[in-house]
Amino acid sequence: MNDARLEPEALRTAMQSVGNWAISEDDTAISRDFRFTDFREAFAFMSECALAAERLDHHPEWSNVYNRVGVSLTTHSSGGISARDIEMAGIMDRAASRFGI
Ligand SMILES: C[C@H](O)[C@H](O)[C@H]1CNC2=NC(N)=NC(=O)C2=N1
Repeated sequence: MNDARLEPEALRTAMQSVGNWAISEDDTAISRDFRFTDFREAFAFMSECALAAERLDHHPEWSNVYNRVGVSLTTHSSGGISARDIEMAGIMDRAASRFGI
């Protein structure tokens, strides 16, 4: 997986493959807020994503309050958004979809 920062054109294209993620104002991260039914579902989602993050060696910056999980993804080595962030975003989208989100 290429950790290079995606150029604006490539980033725009890549963003079409993920749902509901926003690019930060400084173009260094993508973020999404997930809202589940309750804490049990939010934590099940986080557990699944944590294992996927380990496998991918790409870890979300995230926070959880009850049924909400806020996620930010960036690639530190490139100081921006890479294909690895897009891949992790897709994994998280698919995990959330199993909870009807
Ligand atoms: C050494 C190790 O591969 C790096 O520190 C990885 C670990 N997980 C990571 N996660 C994320 N989100 N961005 C990174 O740049 C990153 N780097």
